Amino acid sequence: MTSAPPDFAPLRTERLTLRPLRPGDAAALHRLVNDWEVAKTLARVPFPYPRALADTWIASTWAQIEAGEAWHLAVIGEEGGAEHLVGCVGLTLARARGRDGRTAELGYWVGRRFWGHGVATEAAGRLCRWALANLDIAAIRASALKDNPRSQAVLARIGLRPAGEGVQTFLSRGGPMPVLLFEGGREEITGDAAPPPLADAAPPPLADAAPPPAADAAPPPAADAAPPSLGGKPVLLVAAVALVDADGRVLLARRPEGKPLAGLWEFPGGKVKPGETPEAALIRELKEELDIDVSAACLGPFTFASHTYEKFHLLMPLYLCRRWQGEVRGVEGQALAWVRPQKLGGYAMPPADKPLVAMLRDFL
Ligand SMILES: Nc1nc2c([nH]c(=O)n2[C@@H]2O[C@H](COP(=O)(O)OP(=O)(O)OP(=O)(O)O)[C@@H](O)[C@H]2O)c(=O)[nH]1
Repeated sequence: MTSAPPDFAPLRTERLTLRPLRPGDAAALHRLVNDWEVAKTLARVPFPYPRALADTWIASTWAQIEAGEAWHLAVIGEEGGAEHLVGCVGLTLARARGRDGRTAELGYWVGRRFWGHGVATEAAGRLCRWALANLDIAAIRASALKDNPRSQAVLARIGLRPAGEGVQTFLSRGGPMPVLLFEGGREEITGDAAPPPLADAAPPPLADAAPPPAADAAPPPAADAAPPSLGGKPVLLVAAVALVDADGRVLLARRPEGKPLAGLWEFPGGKVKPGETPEAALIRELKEELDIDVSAACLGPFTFASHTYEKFHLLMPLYLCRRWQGEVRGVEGQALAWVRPQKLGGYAMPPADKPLVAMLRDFL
């Protein structure tokens, strides 16, 4: 059994901290969960709840975090300058329960005296967003007793949608109980079905500002010309690159929590700012995101993505680059992966990238 606390950086929200449970939480955990009003809503909690079970449970959560199977965390609040346990929130990978699919199961409870303050929504929503950004999952599932409308409302507020009905064994109730099932993917939970362009991301000009007109230049656009749009949507110009190492592996970066489409893997790059060329944008982004220096001469145009998202049309030139200076590192804490071209399909990527992956596989 694990004896050191697991390596897990606490997740914070406006009012709460989510961190691994500690042995010192056992007494408070027991006090809060050994309450019929709480226990009766939980499938895997017996009632009465033996005090010793709190210690065993806390130790088991450490082992599960270390094994990458489940993340059951203490929800900690602050009152009068002192920290105290408010409840628990947890996610278990479906495969840890012997089921298929890239899903995780959400569970939570909140001590009775903290009810009615939105604690469950705040804590469970935070854990779900973290999980979608950091685990290899595409959806989160949960269930709530049919007679527990509060919990159903929490799940709906997080973004989970009704997904049918079922029956589950409740230890506390001593038998099977009818439950409502809920499910949500990245789009519902993080609310980024379509990442909106930034407010300042007016479609940028492709070339340097205002070059002198050549004799055969097309007439300049009228001052009131509408900004470029495709299919009635604003164009978002993004430059991206497939960095290829000496072993022929391609670098993917994981979109960090807080960004639209968090958790998906993508080619490094970013929006082309007004007045920038795509190459200049990439040189800037690669320095900012990966701390490497690249010269424009080493950026070979490869292909491009043209994809309509809900709110904009993405035009994304993809370059190939085999030479850079410096050691690649995720400056923004983003996960990185060097991936063999044949394995690229195993990574969840934005929809615009699908054709690019196929082309890279053929080419490399
Ligand atoms: N870098 C990159 N962006 C991609 C890829 N595929 C794809 O659809 N995109 C989309 O292109 C847009 C890039 O915007 P971004 O938010 O990463 O740009 P940025 O680095 O300038 O971000 P920032 O505005 O947070 O500084 C996003 O909407 C993203 O979803 C890809 O492979 N690489």
